[in-house]
Amino acid sequence: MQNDVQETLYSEQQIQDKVKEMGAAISRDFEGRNPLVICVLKGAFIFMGDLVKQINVPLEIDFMAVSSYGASTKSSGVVKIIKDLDISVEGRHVLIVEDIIDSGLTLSYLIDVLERRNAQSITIAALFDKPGRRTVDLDADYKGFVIPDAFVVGYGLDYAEKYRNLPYVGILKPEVYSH
Ligand SMILES: O=P(O)(O)OC[C@H]1O[C@H](OP(=O)(O)OP(=O)(O)O)[C@H](O)[C@@H]1O
Ligand code: HPA
Ligand SMILES: [Mg+2]
Repeated sequence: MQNDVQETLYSEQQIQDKVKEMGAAISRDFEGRNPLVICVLKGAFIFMGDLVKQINVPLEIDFMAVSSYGASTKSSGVVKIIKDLDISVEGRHVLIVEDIIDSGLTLSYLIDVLERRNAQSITIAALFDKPGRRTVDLDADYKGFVIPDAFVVGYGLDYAEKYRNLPYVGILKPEVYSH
């Protein structure tokens, strides 16, 4: 698996340091608001686990699974809900936890769904932001790293469902993407 990686972009330590910073900022801002923290599966599963440990205010968590990339490095443009939330967002302060904002289609779709369900507020925490690929105008409230226009894997992020378990984030060798 490691042999498929061409370059490490962010080490495990760099990611952990950033997640700590983000958790501290979120803790300050969400004091007394009992947020409903939503993990966008599958990509955000590791970030979510690490991030909530760094948030020191009472909160609730829930999971939603959406997918639009399949086995490709480009969005299909169609966001599908694979698993919906168990807890109602009505009247809640919602914090959406995403691994990456790329085209922005996934988040714009989710925000629209949660607004229609009458969330009181919607805030976004994204570990990676790839602004060069945006097709809809959208930004995160809490952002980890701004990254160049390359398809990245690791720390939850996959290529064709693989590499999610890498503890760091990197770019694969070109021949791996073209398989
Ligand atoms: O801004 P966008 O262009 O919409 O891309 C970002 C989304 O794409 C990935 O999910 P994917 O559809 O690959 O599902 P996964 O999380 O199960 O890998 C990623 O985890 C984000 O949710
Ligand atoms: N890597 C993995 N999954 C993704 C990416 C990426 O760069 N962009 C959107 N989904
Ligand atoms: Mg994916």
